[in-house]
Amino acid sequence: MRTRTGLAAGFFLRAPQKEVTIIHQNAKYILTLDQGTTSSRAIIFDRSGSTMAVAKKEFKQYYPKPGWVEHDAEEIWESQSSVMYEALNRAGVSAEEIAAISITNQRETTVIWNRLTGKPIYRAIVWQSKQSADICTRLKGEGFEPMVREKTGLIIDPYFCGTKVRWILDHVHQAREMAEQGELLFGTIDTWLLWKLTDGKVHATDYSNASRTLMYNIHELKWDPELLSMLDIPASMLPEVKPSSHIYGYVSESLFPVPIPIAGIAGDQHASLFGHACFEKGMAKNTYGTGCFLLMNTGSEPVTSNNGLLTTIAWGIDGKIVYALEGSIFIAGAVVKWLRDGLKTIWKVSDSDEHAAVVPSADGVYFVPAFVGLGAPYWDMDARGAIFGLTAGTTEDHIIRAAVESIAYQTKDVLTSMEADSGIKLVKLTVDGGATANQFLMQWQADLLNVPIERPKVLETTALGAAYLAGLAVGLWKNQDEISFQIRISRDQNYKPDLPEEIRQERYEGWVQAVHATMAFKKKSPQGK
Ligand SMILES: Nc1ncnc2c1ncn2[C@@H]1O[C@H](COP(=O)(O)OP(=O)(O)O)[C@@H](O)[C@H]1O
Ligand SMILES: O=P(O)(O)OC[C@H](O)CO
Repeated sequence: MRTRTGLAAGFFLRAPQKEVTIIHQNAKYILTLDQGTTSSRAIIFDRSGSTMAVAKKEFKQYYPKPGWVEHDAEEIWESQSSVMYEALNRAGVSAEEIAAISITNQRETTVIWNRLTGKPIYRAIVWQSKQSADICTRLKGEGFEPMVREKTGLIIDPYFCGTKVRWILDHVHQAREMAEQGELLFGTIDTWLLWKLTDGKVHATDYSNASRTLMYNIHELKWDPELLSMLDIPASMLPEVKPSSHIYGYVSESLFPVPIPIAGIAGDQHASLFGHACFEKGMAKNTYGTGCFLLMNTGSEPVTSNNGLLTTIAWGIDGKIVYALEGSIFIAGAVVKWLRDGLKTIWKVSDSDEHAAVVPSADGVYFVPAFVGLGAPYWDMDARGAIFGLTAGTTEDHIIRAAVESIAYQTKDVLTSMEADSGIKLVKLTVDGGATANQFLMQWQADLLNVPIERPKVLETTALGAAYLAGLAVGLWKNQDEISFQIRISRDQNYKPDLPEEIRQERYEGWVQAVHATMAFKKKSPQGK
């Protein structure tokens, strides 16, 4: 068979911008560049929020050492620019008709390039990558964690940019000297794409992406000298930080015959929260892609987690900052890819749906996909994956089911922490991302959480959220109320919980045991890591 106080509450960044103009007379579409972990996508939206065209291109993943994940930043730009033109062609839309471009991106992935040549000095270090684990261990050992947590809402983990930047400066020949002479620039993927789109004229990012770097003070809204000193990173490398809905600059004339404004930027999970119209405190969404990212809007107040979650800036818009609590799960849809490419037990990721559904349960099998350690709420960078509960009666279907179930169990871990931290009990969960195509997973998620799952018609919610951010900056949409209305009428599929409480509890207890056994394993293992 194959198949996460200074100025926080209501803090105004600048006077809200009242007058906005659409740059070109005929401009009525938004072109979103959605740069993800495994593919670059370009999507064109009209004023109704409908998708006119989508173009997508996968690109190479580099795994130079166990636990390391890298991308070629030039290849990211090439794939992203090619799908940009392809989407325009497919939609039969000219550059003059594009009111604005928006960028949404895989977050934390770190690029460093030469300011003069524009060439990266090392491959992009991907969010999942673990090469800065030793730097993290040392910084934790030196007692920096409470300060980092207070200022950034994050924890010390290789996931975030800061230690990745430090690693590059420590390991690439002459990088530190060049950085100290102001020759190098740092950026997350949005910053890199913005630089490329403007032909090196703009070096900027938005509040949401800055909040994932481990260098940005999310209360005072500034690159923090204490954090930069801890990491030994020169401030000259850092981009300007702007609102998420804002005209950052215009595309270079070498790319388009007209100066299209780049008017919206947000990290993909923040854009998705916006695209679900989670504008009110307490509203949450979960995205099921390579990893799973559950974010809850906490309004103008940052909420500090006592349960392993992150505090992050959801977006900065109209002079106000909105904060969110986030649970980041490293491996979700990626475990299904592993069933396909690693275990070779399925031909297509979609086959996992059918295989999981043919057995009445996983028959006591638990699959903890800690391939790159465990993220929220455990934050164990040294854990590695495990399968428990095998018997002679275990079949491939049980293992496939256990793998798919693990995505829902990890989400329950995060939601339990989120409800404890926020004091808010979720009444429904809105979802998006590639793996929401799996009907078994969605039903199992509703059963396990005991809340309905709501999936929108436009599954490109991340791209749509970024489109709305850009459209607001150029006046294509008047305000967030108009957007909320548009989104409300586009709900698609609901999954209702249908599982007795004792079964729900019993299954979840098994999962918690499996996770703790997984974390214990490495400490007893002779190899250690
Ligand atoms: N039918 C499915 N069942 C389970 N997982 C799926 C299915 N379709 C896609 N996926 C998973 O979803 C992920 C792709 O979703 P996507 O939102 O494109 O991710 P990303 O933005 O992280 O690249 C892959 O990891 C893939 O294995
Ligand atoms: O590219 P995605 O959709 O897997 O998202 C990656 C996240 O932004 C990492 O934090």
